[in-house]
Amino acid sequence: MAAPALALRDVTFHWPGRDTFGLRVPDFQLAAGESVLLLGESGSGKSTLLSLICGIVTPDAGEIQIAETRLSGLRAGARDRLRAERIGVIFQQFNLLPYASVSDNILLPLRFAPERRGRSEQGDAARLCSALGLPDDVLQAKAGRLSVGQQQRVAVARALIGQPSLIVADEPTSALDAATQDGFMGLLFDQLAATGSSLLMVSHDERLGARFDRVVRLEDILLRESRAA
Ligand SMILES: Nc1ncnc2c1ncn2[C@@H]1O[C@H](COP(=O)(O)OP(=O)(O)OP(=O)(O)O)[C@@H](O)[C@H]1O
Repeated sequence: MAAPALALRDVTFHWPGRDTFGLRVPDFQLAAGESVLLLGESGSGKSTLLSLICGIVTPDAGEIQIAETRLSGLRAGARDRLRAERIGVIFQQFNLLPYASVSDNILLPLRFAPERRGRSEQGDAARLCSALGLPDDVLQAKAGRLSVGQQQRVAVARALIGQPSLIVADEPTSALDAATQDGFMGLLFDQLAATGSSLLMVSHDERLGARFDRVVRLEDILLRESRAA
């Protein structure tokens, strides 16, 4: 059987110096090709969990596995390379380089990921932009000059380029109205169907749930710990 795209086992984490908030995830898995919407209130720890999954912060204990690779066995540099190779991240604020072109923004993760670069072909950035409904001449435009909705699509193209096995998205629709949100989700799922990538999206918006294979409430996978002094 294929390894899950993502697995967390007995993971615990506290922000250093902050004893009042901590997470414990006994067991959570995302199957290869599966899409999961993780719902949670503001401040419940969604972004913290994504930072753990992406290897940006390390757990106090427990194991996080991306496909067959365990993060705990890796040094910081190797974790960064694994993230670049295997995970396409769509940040809440998109995190585009505003003075760089759309093309450079989309191709950026490939610089740090030779395998992912090897899977992408000349013209993929243009194909993704077109599939995501961006104008034909967008590639040379400065990312900071685009509308919020367009920047969001560029952020999705950057996450999808080179077909990483796991896409992690942090409330990417929070700045959109309902109609634009629906169009955006349709485009994202069309692209996922084409690449076979798994998707873990966190949000507080239950209306997004219909498109996903599974909707999970954060409180159902996570035991929140409070170590108030
Ligand atoms: N870098 C950090 N250093 C210390 N504490 C942090 C840090 N980032 C988040 N926290 C704390 O962790 C807790 C959970 O925050 P987190 O951002 O993970 O929640 P969230 O569910 O993503 O919230 P939102 O929906 O508002 O984005 C909060 O109490 C927050 O103050």
